Amino acid sequence: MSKTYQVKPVSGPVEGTVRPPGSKSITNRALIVAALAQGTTHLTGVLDSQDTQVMIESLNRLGISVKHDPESCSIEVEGCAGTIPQSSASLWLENSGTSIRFLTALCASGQGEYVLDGNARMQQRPIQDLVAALSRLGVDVACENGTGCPPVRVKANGLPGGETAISGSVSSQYLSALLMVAPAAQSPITITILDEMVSKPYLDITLGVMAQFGVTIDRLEETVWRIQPQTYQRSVAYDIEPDASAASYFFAAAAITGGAVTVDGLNQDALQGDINFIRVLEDMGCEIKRGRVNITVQGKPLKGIDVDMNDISDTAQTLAAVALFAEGPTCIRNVGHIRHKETDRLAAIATELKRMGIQVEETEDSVTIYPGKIQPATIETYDDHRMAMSFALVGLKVPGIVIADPDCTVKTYPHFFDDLERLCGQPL
Ligand SMILES: O=C(O)C1=C[C@@H](OP(=O)(O)O)[C@@H](O)[C@H](O)C1
Ligand SMILES: C=C(OP(=O)(O)O)C(=O)O
Repeated sequence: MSKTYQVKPVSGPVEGTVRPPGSKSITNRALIVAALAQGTTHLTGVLDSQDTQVMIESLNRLGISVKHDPESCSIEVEGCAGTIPQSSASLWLENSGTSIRFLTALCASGQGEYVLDGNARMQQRPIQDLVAALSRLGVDVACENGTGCPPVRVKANGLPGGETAISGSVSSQYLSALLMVAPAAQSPITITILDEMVSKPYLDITLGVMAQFGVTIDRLEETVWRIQPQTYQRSVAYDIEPDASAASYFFAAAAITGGAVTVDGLNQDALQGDINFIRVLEDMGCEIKRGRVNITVQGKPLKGIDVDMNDISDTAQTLAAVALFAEGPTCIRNVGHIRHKETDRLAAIATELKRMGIQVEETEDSVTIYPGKIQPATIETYDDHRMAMSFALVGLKVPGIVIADPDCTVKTYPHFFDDLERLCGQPL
């Protein structure tokens, strides 16, 4: 694709059906857990994108056989029953938060020395709370530059059990990482959660995937969890549901254009919390049809809302785009943690909306958007796939919206613009 992408406005409401690729969060968890399991696991419906490719490449470097067939969206993993064959490895995780956090914990269960690193932005994304939690268990692990961010060096001698504590105020991925690897420890691990956890629904994904491989945890108290040493059992066939965060763009296309879009393969009982983006659209006025194996959003006149997006913050940018077409302001609140993602997403939302002539109020953990006349603009995407995918939606209604660096969608959705064009029935 060229260096920019000019979005072509649609001539009428967007109507159609789409099936987004597999969930990033479930694919990367299933890979970790299948690697720790005993026996061969066959995963289907997997996501093929940069975030899953760096995970696969890293597991192979650790000596775990992961065979990926992108054609059939399937992966076969030869589990190593809680061991890591390689005693040294350098892992490169680009800007995949799930990969570097989950693999740091996995490496802590090995025997040897491992270094995990990523691109310039990854070297600014915090991982110290996970490092601290592993250190409390006796693991020799540190952020090499003393910044609390990657690169991380792990000198592992098996994961000791014991008591630890973890903060979840920056990212839920630290606790997810610890939970998934805890069954491979030498004795039980008790984890105390120190504070209010952000992005809580992702923990349900973690527990759901662990349960699929036969492992459950004991919740001693709301904030004290215990995991017994045990071996995950292979999942002979595990089918991964489509990505609910990716689905938000298509639901939003219906909302913005007054159309009707069906997303196949997801329903209200999806494992991913981001499915609840449809509730936000419902509160704004859209009509939702909840099917057994699909969901349809029917666009209606939209009204602005005030909404706590902490649980579903990967859809905050999608809502920022939808908000422009609502009657009255929209406040997206309690999302301070999105400043630590692919870019500072609150700053990016505010800057790019202002570039289109929109009035915006930004605080430490919220953004309020006042709909107004939208000016043509070239939207900077800051190497953030979600800036590209969400702001492109504005161009479905407004002429002159250009997306800079559209290829940044490779992180989670390499074919996003093809799927959007197909849905809109035209090359945009
Ligand atoms: O565990 C996961 O799969 C994820 C958790 C969330 O991150 P935080 O917990 O850092 O908010 C989310 O933003 C990310 O895209 C995926
Ligand atoms: C924040 C995201 O990803 P990660 O933290 O896994 O890099 C995302 O996909 O929006």
